[in-house]
Amino acid sequence: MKTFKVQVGQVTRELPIVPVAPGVSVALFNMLGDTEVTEAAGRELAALLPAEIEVLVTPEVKALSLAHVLSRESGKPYIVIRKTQKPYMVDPVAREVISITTGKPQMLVLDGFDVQKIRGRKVAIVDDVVSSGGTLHSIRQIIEEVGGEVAAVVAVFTEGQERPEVTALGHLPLFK
Ligand SMILES: O=P(O)(O)OC[C@H]1O[C@H](OP(=O)(O)OP(=O)(O)O)[C@H](O)[C@@H]1O
Ligand SMILES: Nc1ncnc2[nH]cnc12
Repeated sequence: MKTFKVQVGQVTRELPIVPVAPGVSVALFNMLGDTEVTEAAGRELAALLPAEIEVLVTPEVKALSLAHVLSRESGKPYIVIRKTQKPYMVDPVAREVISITTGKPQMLVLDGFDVQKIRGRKVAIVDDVVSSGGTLHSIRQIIEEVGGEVAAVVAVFTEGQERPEVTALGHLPLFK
């Protein structure tokens, strides 16, 4: 299998290049279960987080452990946007999204219980990869709908096009 080498802090990984759509492959960055990469990425991104940030918002699932480390390192709380609506949620706020790696609609759902933790606050969106920007766009809409201000976007990698609005540790190409 072809791979693409990346560096996160002092840690290197050979990412497998896998197809995600007809004619499109990505270097798959999956931090789940990779403690070393998650810790390195969280520490590096915490050092780049603007001091004004009050709360972190992240989508489940691959970015979840990254948000945990970033929260621990920065001392800022984090909120998880879920991909399914649960019966225990109160007045959830939802948006549909299509990410490059999923290719079909998914839901992004903020539990109404978390709204007051975002309203009036300066928010950093945390993700592992920003690629098509679909996930980022929908999370931004949810945050703004509930009265939060997106003051930063941090990710381990951007992918495909350049994204000056995203503070990232590196960039991944798309493969044909
Ligand atoms: O910029 P985009 O094209 O929207 O892609 C970025 C999103 O895609 C991945 O999530 P994925 O849909 O693979 O979900 P998962 O983390 O639940 O596996 C990744 O974790 C980002 O959230
Ligand atoms: N290269 C990638 N690895 C993991 N998740 C992604 N989401 C979008 N691009 C991705």
